[in-house]
Amino acid sequence: MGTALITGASAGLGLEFAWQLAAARHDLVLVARNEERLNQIAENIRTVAGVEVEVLPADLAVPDDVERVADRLAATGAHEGPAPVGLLVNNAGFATPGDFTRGRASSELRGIDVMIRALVRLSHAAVHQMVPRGRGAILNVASVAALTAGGTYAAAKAYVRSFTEGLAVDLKGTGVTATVLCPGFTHTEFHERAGIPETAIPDWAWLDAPPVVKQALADVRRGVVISTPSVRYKVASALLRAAPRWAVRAVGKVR
Ligand SMILES: NC(=O)C1=CN([C@@H]2O[C@H](COP(=O)(O)OP(=O)(O)OC[C@H]3O[C@@H](n4cnc5c(N)ncnc54)[C@H](OP(=O)(O)O)[C@@H]3O)[C@@H](O)[C@H]2O)C=CC1
Ligand SMILES: CC(=O)[C@H](N)C(=O)O
Repeated sequence: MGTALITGASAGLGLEFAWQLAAARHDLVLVARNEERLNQIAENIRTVAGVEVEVLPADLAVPDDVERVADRLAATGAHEGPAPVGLLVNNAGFATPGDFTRGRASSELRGIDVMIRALVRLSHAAVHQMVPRGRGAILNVASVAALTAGGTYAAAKAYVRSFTEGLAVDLKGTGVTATVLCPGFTHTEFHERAGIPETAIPDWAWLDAPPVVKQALADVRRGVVISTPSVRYKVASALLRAAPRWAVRAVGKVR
């Protein structure tokens, strides 16, 4: 199978993508800031799955780091260079402050740097390598929050959802696909990292990473543009899309 590059691969959904793609015989390029964790994960996956795993430490809020990852995505395998990436999973992300009137500008802008700027730059690098080869896939991770009115995090996810739909249109007929993943609340390190108690979210609202990732990859294989794992979040998304915006604003943030 081809090579998959996963951002945010040191924890949560990204780590789950790494394991499931390795089990499907993909070689991997793992991107995140925590190099020690990435090296340990890479060693475990090489041992268990027997695939090639490259570690590419990068802070996607740092433009020079983003360019190093973009350079890896641009590789075509020519002249015995690195193997071309056949699947890009733009997954890295985190909660920005819950209240714009209180958050620091730097924290809000860092979220945009990672979840929008880096995602667009890496998507561009991948597309310009995949389209000439006539095959490949891009999976951008947004959220069900994209349909809500919940601050810069929800706005960033709304951008990712809309951007990826437009990318899917641009890619029609090229052999390359674009899918946006819109999960609901999922048990990862996300909330702990953000200082949000998981108890703040009702039990029924939680998903687990393995089935979310399994559904996402199945949808990528089928060329589905918007992937919303679980019936409950398909229903929630339909309700959010149908509801008048004043009602969505009244609901406010999803947590
Ligand atoms: N969990 C949930 O409820 C939901 C999550 N999502 C989205 O899923 C994606 C994955 O999040 P999830 O797995 O839950 O969260 P986790 O906190 O478990 O993992 C986040 C990953 O992103 C990486 N990351 C964070 N900041 C940076 C950065 N500046 N540069 C590079 N990598 C970075 C982290 O690695 P490191 O610290 O090593 O850099 C880590 O590997 C995110 O885009 C999130 O918005 C969407 C809907 C619901
Ligand atoms: C649903 C999300 O995207 C996120 N985990 C959140 O808590 O808002």
